[in-house]
Amino acid sequence: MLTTDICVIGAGAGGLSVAAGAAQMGARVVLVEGGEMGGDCLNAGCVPSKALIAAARAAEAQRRGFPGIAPQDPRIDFAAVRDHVAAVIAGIAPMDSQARFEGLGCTVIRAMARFTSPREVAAGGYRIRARRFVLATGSRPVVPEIAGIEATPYLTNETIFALRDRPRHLVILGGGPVGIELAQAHRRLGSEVTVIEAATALGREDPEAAALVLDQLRAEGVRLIEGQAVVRLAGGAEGIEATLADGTGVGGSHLLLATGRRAALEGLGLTEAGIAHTAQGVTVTPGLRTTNRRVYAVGDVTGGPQFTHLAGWQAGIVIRRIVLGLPSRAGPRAIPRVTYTAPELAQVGLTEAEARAVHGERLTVTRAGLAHNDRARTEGLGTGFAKVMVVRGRPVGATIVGPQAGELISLWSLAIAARLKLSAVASTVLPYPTLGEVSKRAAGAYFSPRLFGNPLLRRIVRLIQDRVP
Ligand SMILES: Cc1cc2nc3c(=O)[nH]c(=O)nc-3n(C[C@H](O)[C@H](O)[C@H](O)COP(=O)(O)OP(=O)(O)OC[C@H]3O[C@@H](n4cnc5c(N)ncnc54)[C@H](O)[C@@H]3O)c2cc1C
Ligand SMILES: NC(=O)c1ccc[n+]([C@@H]2O[C@H](COP(=O)([O-])OP(=O)(O)OC[C@H]3O[C@@H](n4cnc5c(N)ncnc54)[C@H](O)[C@@H]3O)[C@@H](O)[C@H]2O)c1
Repeated sequence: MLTTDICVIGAGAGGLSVAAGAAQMGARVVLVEGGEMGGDCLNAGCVPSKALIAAARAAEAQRRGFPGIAPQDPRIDFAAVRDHVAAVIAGIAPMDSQARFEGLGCTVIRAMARFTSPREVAAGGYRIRARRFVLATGSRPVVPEIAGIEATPYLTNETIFALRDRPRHLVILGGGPVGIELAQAHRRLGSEVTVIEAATALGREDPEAAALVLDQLRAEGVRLIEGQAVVRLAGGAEGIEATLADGTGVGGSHLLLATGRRAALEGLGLTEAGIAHTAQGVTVTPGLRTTNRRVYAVGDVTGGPQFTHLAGWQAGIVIRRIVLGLPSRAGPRAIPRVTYTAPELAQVGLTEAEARAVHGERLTVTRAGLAHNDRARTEGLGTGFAKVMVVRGRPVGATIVGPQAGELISLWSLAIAARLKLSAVASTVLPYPTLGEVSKRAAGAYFSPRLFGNPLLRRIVRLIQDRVP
């Protein structure tokens, strides 16, 4: 029997942040992890996907060349790319390791946890009683119910990064961020790629920005089928065959399921613990408390948007509440999201359509294109734009599509979270020449109609000028 202040279940992005913060502030922490330390983001999500995308970008740069630099077909050693992915994970792993967390003072148990009562958890032969529990068990890939799927070999994000042989033809079900990022990466690394999306690819994103990304994927040779459900799957060692609703067959060598992710709730004994939940996730209050007042939840298991930075931010809320005893609520904040394609697509706050639905006539959309950005020109980059949704002089959302959009969105995350006025961005001095100037230009475009061609201002300027000796 272990008794402790806090028992954290799941050592991924959310759980590790809670455990590290709580232990370093002096709380006694038991951390229970049933799989790999670091969870999905480190082992099967953000880190391997971005490492693969970096290799794909290097291959594409060779393929394209540069004015004066001859393009060439990249010679791709897929197994070595896979080694790079593994090396990046190994490089980050010590930060998330059992040894580091034991060094911080946590008791780490490597086993699956299960509530046996509202105040007790069993894991690996231990019984753990804690003042507070934090559920951070993340999410698992959804396996859609399609006829024949049980007899068809398939990959998910949990297995695809282990492939050492390049898939000859990767068929991807699902055109969300997982499907689209991995489609472009594999295409650039030399695979044939077909994406089958039942609805609209990147359907949560601003359609104009998503179109730029999807056009680029098509231009690079990704076959994109939208608005078509797969009704039957078949396959064996030689490959797979998907049959679409209209009867068309799509064949490939490998199948990747990227059809969404669902909260990992199985085997947790939630009912025994009095923790209400739906298939989407654990039910939580704005302060992230479950229906069992001893138990909090953070990250993907709460059924909200699935991002590492959101899990980390929620961890901060829970630490304030259960370690420091301070009130804190996970109220509406500007949570950014980025799809790491080329071009990147970044969003924070409301999209244009969302802002119009909420604010109607009060909304002004201001924008600037990368075509007029000098740094984009010197780099040979050009497509993309920033658009900012403005209500009463303050930004309520920003969409950026283009190179490094994921870096550029930070300014708008700050502006929206701190409720800055748009004039604060327009009057900030930014270094020249940088891609970031696109944000300032978009902010400036909001004011230029008020300054340039304004008849009242023109009359005032005339009066001033006529008085100047
Ligand atoms: C391919 C891919 C790419 C992604 N890229 C990005 C990105 O670029 N940026 C971004 O912000 N997000 C990205 N995400 C999402 C991100 O990975 C998740 O939002 C994040 O990992 C959620 O953290 P978490 O702590 O909730 O869960 P996880 O990190 O999944 O951690 C949960 C942990 O709990 C453990 N666990 C589960 N059940 C039990 C149990 N009963 N007992 C003990 N332990 C248990 C699991 O083994 C796991 O280690 C990506 C996801 C995928 C799949
Ligand atoms: N860059 C990032 O931040 C990043 C990258 C990858 C994943 N993630 C996170 O991981 C989560 C999961 O990503 P995802 O792309 O797997 O899920 P998703 O829910 O975002 O997208 C899944 C897509 O699959 C489609 N779909 C569902 N069933 C289908 C079927 N049977 N056939 C064809 N299409 C089908 C849906 O219409 C949807 O467009 C996301 O919510 C995201 O937050 C984030």
